[in-house]
Amino acid sequence: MFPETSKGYTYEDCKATADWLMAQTNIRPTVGIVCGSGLGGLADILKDQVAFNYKDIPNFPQSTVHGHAGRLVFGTLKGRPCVCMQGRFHLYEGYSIQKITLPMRIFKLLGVETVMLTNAAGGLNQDFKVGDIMIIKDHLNMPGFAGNNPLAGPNDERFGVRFPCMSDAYDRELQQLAMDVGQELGYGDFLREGVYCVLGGPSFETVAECRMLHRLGADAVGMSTVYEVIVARHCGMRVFALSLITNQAVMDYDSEEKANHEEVLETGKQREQQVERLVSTMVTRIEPSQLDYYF
Ligand SMILES: O=P(O)(O)O[C@H]1O[C@H](CO)[C@@H](O)[C@H]1O
Ligand code: HPA
Repeated sequence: MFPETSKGYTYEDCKATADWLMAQTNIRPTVGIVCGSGLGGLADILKDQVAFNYKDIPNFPQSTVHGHAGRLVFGTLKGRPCVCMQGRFHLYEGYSIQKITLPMRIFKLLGVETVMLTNAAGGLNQDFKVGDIMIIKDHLNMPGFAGNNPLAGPNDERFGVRFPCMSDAYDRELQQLAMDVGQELGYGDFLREGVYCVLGGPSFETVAECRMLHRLGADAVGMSTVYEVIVARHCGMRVFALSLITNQAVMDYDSEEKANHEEVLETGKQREQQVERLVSTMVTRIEPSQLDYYF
């Protein structure tokens, strides 16, 4: 009933999954949230939850990474209907690039207008500290330079155009909203903005790689988000994304630091509440384009 094609998923496959979900809940989300490593607690801010394990959702991959629970949570935030991925998919888990981005198309078919993505990332900018929240203003898609793009393959115009623009990928109004909300919440000391660079992972970067990425204009490095952004923008959703700087990328051969996933999860735990408040306050200030939603 839900076949996987060699090129990924067809419009009909995505619609079948969205229809399946809509038959299980009458929450019609206008905001979609993605939790980064160690930030799964974000889903707990939703009220009136209806949650699905990924393994029960037709076509959905499974989360295999520690710190990514593997649940799709529907709920409301101060009355606003939302859907939240408690756990995302990464290329290094062995899934195709179409498969890891499938949830974005399902979000679209559920009626989502705004996607808010979070991730854990290593800080390359020497002014950044562990625990900083970086509002993403742009990205460097390193695997994309080698043709690894989620839109490669036949284009279905029902989702979007063959050659989508990416110079406006990160919504500027939402970046400003994040800055304003962050200031109001008293986060000014650890709120930054910058460029996120995606690599394939799962190995962390060498010293030479970190130095190179920094010189190329990256402020933070990670292994996710960019593919989701490309697919979300292709189908016309607004995008906001942030990185929690969970560790300093190692830029110096004399350093004793070693990047590791435990530190990533630990920093996530320490900053989770602030990330939650930032995202949830932003959500309550985003106006849906149609007001006739129900839940
Ligand atoms: O990007 P998220 O999913 O937050 O996870 C980040 O943390 C993991 C490494 O510790 C990698 O998966 C990296 O991409
Ligand atoms: N590098 C790549 N991905 C990451 C890092 C890092 O230092 N920290 C969290 N995710």
